[in-house]
Amino acid sequence: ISNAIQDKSLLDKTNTDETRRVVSEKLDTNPPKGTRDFYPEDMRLRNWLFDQWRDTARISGFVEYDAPVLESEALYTRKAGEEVTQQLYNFVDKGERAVTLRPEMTPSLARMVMAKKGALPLPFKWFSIPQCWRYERMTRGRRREHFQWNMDIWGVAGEEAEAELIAAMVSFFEGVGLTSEDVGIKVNSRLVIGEVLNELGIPPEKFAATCVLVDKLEKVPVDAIQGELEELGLDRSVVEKLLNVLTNKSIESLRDTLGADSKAVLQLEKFMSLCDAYGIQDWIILDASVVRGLAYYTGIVFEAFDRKGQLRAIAGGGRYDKLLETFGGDSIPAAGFGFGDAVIVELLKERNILPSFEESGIDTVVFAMNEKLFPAAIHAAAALRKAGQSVDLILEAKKSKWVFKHADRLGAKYCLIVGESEYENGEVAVKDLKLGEQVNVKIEELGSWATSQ
Ligand SMILES: CC(=O)Nc1cnc2ccccc2c1
Repeated sequence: ISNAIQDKSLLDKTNTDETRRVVSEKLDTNPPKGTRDFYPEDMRLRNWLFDQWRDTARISGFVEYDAPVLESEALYTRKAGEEVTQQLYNFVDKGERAVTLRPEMTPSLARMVMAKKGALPLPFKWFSIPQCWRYERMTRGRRREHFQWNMDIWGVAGEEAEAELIAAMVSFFEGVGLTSEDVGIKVNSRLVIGEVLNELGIPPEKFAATCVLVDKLEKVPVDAIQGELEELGLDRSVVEKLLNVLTNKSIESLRDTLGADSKAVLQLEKFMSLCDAYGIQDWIILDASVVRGLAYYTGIVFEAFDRKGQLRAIAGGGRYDKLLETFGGDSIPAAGFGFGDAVIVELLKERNILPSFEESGIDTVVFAMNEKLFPAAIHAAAALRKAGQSVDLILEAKKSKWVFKHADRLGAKYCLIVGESEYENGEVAVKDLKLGEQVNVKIEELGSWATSQ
């Protein structure tokens, strides 16, 4: 438009009410910045991943729920400086409501539980695969959306919940061909930080923001967030003491640091013994430096990582017993994890165990050698479809050369040809595209032929 207006000549030419018609500039066919299109092959990969997640959830006794991608901004106004709440994909809607695309699922789950005010039988194990959003300004080409498998157990106060969640995550990894040599799960408890801060006389209300800062410290040098530390009233000596405790990489060294009767140590010992019972101890690594970046975690926290250390965290989670209180409700013990759709695919590709999704899944391509035979092709396709086959019926007159190339592109197993002479004998020709053999099948026997494949 701007060019047209600058280029007066164009304006003169169209100086009629057409001026209001948008000068049709070339449409930008890219999806919105930071988002992805899923073409059929991409969609087959995504559906495969979601099926793995759903199968794992089902066998672990979790049931599926969902919530709107759009939520009130009020659900995420935590003041702990988390990245996920500072990058809200938020806006004011036409009803003047401050809303946002959800950056995570847990607050929606908490809202749904609160809405039922105790009418929900506890405990429950729920899962969902929501698309979550963020708005990064200087987006370094990073995505603004991802799908994140969420698994949560509400109503169980003991570490049995965290062990069950991690066992479910392990069975997903095993299901896609990953072993404890490929992936580890670092486990810690925020009670460690809690005990250190308490000993140093730091008030409990600074706990959440301190955890978020410590999580950032894992990624950036202290100086980068010196300001935020001072704002929180954490002087250098406190930070040094804290970081020193977080260097513990075993339950033994943590016990030496905090004492054998430390609640954090007892909690982690109980958790580790539960993991032994599941037989997943080879996957577990105790690492006191793991705090995770969400403000609402209160106890055990964990994150899955690739042992080669080439990728960002695969998944993360923990206990969040106080979340409902932050919404003004009565607290219910809860624990869960989030598992994004990006890093796991990178890892499976790198390990060369991501299945191929080139084939369309079409079983048979059906085509008529000429227009007169098309109704017969319709009947043949209908018989195969009734028997449950995935059938691509060629809808226009095509040369057989084109049809075989098309069938090959689809990765179809068979090509069914309705030809003049065979049809006179009440038969059709079926070509096995993998083996190359061709047989004639009686039209009325197509159903049983299909079910015998
Ligand atoms: C690797 C990746 O896609 N991460 C990602 C992408 N989009 C998000 C959107 C919201 C919250 C976290 C997100 C994380």
